Amino acid sequence: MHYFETIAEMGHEQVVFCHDKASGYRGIIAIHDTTLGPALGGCRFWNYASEEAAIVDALRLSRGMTYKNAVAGLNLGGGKSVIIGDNKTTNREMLFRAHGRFVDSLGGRYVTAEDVGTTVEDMDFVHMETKHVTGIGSKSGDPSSVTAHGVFRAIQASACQKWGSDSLEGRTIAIQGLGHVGYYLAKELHAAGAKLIVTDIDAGRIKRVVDEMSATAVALDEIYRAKADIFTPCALGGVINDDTIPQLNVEIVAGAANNQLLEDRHGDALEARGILYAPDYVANAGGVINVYSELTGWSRERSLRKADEIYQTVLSVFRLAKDTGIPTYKAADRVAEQRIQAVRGMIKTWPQYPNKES
Ligand SMILES: NC(=O)c1ccc[n+]([C@@H]2O[C@H](COP(=O)([O-])OP(=O)(O)OC[C@H]3O[C@@H](n4cnc5c(N)ncnc54)[C@H](O)[C@@H]3O)[C@@H](O)[C@H]2O)c1
Repeated sequence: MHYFETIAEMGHEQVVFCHDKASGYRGIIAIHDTTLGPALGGCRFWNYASEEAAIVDALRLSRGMTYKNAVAGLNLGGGKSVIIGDNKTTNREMLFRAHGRFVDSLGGRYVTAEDVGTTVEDMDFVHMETKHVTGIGSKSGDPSSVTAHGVFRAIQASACQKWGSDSLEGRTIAIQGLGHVGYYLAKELHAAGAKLIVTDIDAGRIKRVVDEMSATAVALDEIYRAKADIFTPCALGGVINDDTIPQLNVEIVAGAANNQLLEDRHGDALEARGILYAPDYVANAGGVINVYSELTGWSRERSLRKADEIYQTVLSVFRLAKDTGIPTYKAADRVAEQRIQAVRGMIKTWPQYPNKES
């Protein structure tokens, strides 16, 4: 792998290799773009098959965060870190304190958070060494209701685009996954007059939604072919694929799950079938909005107001897709790039610039 060529092509600013002998910590911190603000992104703890796999993951995930944070309208750039090793280890304090020290050495250019293989308790260890961490025990708490509200707004915007009205009264919505986000979302959709078809691997979660919201439960595989207006993935990634697309019996796909398209070409395949796709990272931006609220001290009301804006963002993605003849998943990237370009091009005038102390 040619590292400088790769990061130049992908647009990264900085990649830091970190090693702490005492704890055995081996980490990579990738800062993709800080045009909008400090690079925020979680810390993934994983037993990578090779060092190259770890680097590629850090590069890919950090770039994804630039887009996600930009489209959410936040003053945040994109970054991500990975720790190489067995994430089941019980020897965590020194590992995560080492991570915290390396994060701190970047002076706030990168802000770390929980991700696959890491926990709130791990972030508490990181916090012993740096203030540049979010998702610690005492702060913003469960982001799911804010995420769910943003997805609800994305669904309304999709309805508006498809049917000329954002009313969900009488619409049928098939929800896959009734966990943290899926449950709150089901409540909002039910309150808006939608009929729900649901599934989950957890029978208790299904029962709660059936009892509370008169939802119809279906078997795991049946959710893809359920006759509904909207399919809402709230469980796993990769659920829009060669196998599921021909089964879909809906006009819209909009949900909370990350990485819903198994590959980009599946976004094109949805388009070819006339199914409108609300890009996942635009729809589920409430999660990162909640993290930002922790950094800035926003109230819950302010976070929900920001999540409300996802409605307009989704509509602007659809508009750009239509105007330029590209699929919606590509248009979402363009909207993010346009915002970064606009901020980069902002005219800086005295007395705000340059720094008067310089
Ligand atoms: N929590 C957030 O704020 C947030 C933010 C952004 C994105 N997301 C994404 O949204 C999705 C849901 O997040 P969550 O926090 O609700 O997770 P969760 O773990 O609380 O819920 C996931 C639910 O999906 C169910 N499930 C698992 N496999 C399934 C299957 N094969 N079929 C049907 N159901 C299945 C689980 O039993 C669980 O109830 C994830 O993809 C997550 O990455 C969440």
